[in-house]
Amino acid sequence: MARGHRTHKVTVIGSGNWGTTVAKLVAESTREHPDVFEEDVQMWVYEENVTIAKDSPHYAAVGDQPQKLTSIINTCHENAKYLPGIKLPSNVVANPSIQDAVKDSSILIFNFPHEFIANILKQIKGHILPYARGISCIKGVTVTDHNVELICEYIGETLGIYCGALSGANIASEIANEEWCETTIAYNTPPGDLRASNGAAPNDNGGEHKDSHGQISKIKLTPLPQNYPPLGHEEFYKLFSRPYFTVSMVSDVVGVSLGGALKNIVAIACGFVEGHGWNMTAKTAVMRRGMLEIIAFAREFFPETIEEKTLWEESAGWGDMIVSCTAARNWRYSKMAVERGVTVQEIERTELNGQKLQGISTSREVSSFLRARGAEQNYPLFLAVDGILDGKVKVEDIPKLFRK
Ligand SMILES: NC(=O)C1=CN([C@@H]2O[C@H](COP(=O)(O)OP(=O)(O)OC[C@H]3O[C@@H](n4cnc5c(N)ncnc54)[C@H](O)[C@@H]3O)[C@@H](O)[C@H]2O)C=CC1
Ligand SMILES: O=C(CO)COP(=O)(O)O
Repeated sequence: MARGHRTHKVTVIGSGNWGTTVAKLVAESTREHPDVFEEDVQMWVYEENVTIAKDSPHYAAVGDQPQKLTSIINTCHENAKYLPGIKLPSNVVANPSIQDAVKDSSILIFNFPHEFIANILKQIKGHILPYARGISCIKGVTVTDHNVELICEYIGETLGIYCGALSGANIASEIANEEWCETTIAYNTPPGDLRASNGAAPNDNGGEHKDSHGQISKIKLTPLPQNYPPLGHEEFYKLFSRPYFTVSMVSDVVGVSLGGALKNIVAIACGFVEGHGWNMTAKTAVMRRGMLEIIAFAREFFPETIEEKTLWEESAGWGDMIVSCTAARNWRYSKMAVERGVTVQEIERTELNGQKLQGISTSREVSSFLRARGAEQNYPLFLAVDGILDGKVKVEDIPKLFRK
């Protein structure tokens, strides 16, 4: 296959638990595919001062004074705050300047808690390559009272680029330890991006593509220049797949994005019922009801595009639901909140060392959207989670919601 003389530079925007894990795995891949990718992977870090733990192997080198997190990552090759104990490849380069981190990168991987998205996009708009392409690993949706938008599309529309979505049954710490799991990447390759390999005209447009409502997207894509390798499923597979990380490439951005975002509300509900003292049968009922509400939501608000089979067959659907309701943070810490008789928000502040529970804000945003649209009746579980977070509904009242 003909190759251009440039290679794709990759930037991971975000450096939390999952952001750092994804930086690790893509940096392993860029080393293996120097014909497609630049070896060094930039990782934008929201800078903060971190004091290294006394039992850390880096304590002797770093000392007991607080140090910049970027400096710890670049000297110790470990994200001591968000992914302690995991050695990062030396080609992960932590960068506190977001504009510098995204400069000249043709692949942008968005990986941070969704509540920071507007501010982050504002900072990088105008500083990226016009032909950059994105993958969002963020689990959440962007809503106003009148509209619900997939995060990857919000990114694409704000920056004027195409952005796909990665989501699956993925617990960062397990993947960072190279325990096997699967994920799903939804990417609708802009047609022009594959032409680089077959010699089509360099000034061909980037290709029309449809948005998640089935309409021709308003984004006028800048074509990927001819001197880059093409960028489609094959290349993203190369970038993300590892022996311990099995990637399935699909085109259904709606199913992948909604599955990842909405299961966090269900995971919180599972934590609530388990914290209340109920066991697997109650949790299974919540998971099943939750999946029905996810499907109803997709059918109601994305009727033209949802491919329900993604939710049944892909890691981004039922797979993510199961792991999230049995092993992930939203489940674990909402269970802890009920057991301790405090709010989940309080637990997030005191127990998570800066990590975020996406289910809290997703529940808030989705419930407010459903109310504004007068669409509450099909989503009793989603609304109950919001009511419990607000202290207006009791966990033990959940079964009543489903009585005929
Ligand atoms: N951790 C996991 O196992 C998985 C997480 N995800 C998703 O990945 C996304 C990112 O999650 P994590 O990396 O786990 O994040 P996290 O919860 O570990 O991290 C918090 C991050 O937010 C940053 N931050 C704090 N204040 C900020 C501000 N004002 N502006 C910008 N950044 C700020 C922190 O520096 C830190 O990097 C989320 O949408 C999550 O649902 C998806 C799969 C697995
Ligand atoms: O998305 C995840 C599992 O697939 C991680 O979920 P938590 O953010 O609840 O840890």
